[in-house]
Amino acid sequence: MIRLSQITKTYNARKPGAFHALRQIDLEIAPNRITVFRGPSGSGKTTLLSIIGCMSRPTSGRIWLNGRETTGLPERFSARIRRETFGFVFQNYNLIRGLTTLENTMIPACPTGRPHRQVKARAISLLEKLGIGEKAARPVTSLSGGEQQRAAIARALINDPQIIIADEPTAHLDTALARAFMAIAADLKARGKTLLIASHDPLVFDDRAVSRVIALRDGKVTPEAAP
Ligand SMILES: Nc1ncnc2c1ncn2[C@@H]1O[C@H](COP(=O)(O)OP(=O)(O)OP(=O)(O)O)[C@@H](O)[C@H]1O
Repeated sequence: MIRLSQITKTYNARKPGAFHALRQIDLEIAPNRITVFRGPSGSGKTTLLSIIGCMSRPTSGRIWLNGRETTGLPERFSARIRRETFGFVFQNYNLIRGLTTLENTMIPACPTGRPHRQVKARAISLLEKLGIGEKAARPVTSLSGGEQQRAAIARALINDPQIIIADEPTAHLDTALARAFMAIAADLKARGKTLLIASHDPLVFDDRAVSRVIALRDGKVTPEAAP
C-alpha cells in the first residue's frame, strides 16, 4: 500500500517563477494492481511518480510505503528504497548509448553488490522472456523503438522490484507494441507486482488489466477519481 497525504510540489519555491505542480494530493494506492495516472500535459503525472518513487522530494506532505514513511529520509536511505523497491521505465527509456543491451539491463544491479554472474544470468533470462535475448550483445542504439522499450523494461526488473513505475511507456510505440507492453504489465500484475503508469494513451488506461485510473489536472486529483 502506498499512502500520500497532502502532497505538494512547488518548483522554484519562494522565487519569482514559483510553480505549483502538485497541490494537496491525498491518495491510497493498492498493491498488486495496475494504477494509471492520466491527465493533460503538465498536469503533474511525472512529478507525482518521481515523488512516489523517491526520486524527488515533495515540498510538503507525507508518503508511506507499506506503512513506513519515506518522506524526509536522508538520501542514502531514499536511494536504497529506490533501488530495492522500485523499477523505472522512463518515457525516453534513458538507455545508455555506447553500452550493449545486456550492460544497460545490468546497471541498476551494480550498487547492490550481487555477484556479476548471477546478475548477468538474470539479465539474459529477462531479455529472453521479453523476446530480445538475441540482441543482448548488440549496442543498445541498434535496437528498434519497441526493442529499446523492452530493454528498458528488463532493466527496470533486474532487481526484482515490488513496484514498477512507467512514465508514458507507450508514447513512442505503435498500437501492436503498445498492446504488447500492456500484456507485459498484466503479466507482472499477475505475478504480484504493483504498477504505476503515467499515460494519456487510451490503449493504456482502457486496458482491462488496469484496476484504477486516477485523473490529474492542474496538479490535483480530479474529484470523480478521488479515493
Ligand atoms: N524542474 C522543474 N522546474 C520547474 N517546473 C517544472 C519542473 N519540472 C516540471 N515542471 C512543471 O511542472 C508541471 C508538471 O510537470 P510534469 O512533468 O509533472 O507533468 P506531466 O503531467 O507529467 O506532463 P507530460 O504529460 O507532458 O509529461 C509542468 O507545468 C512543468 O512545466
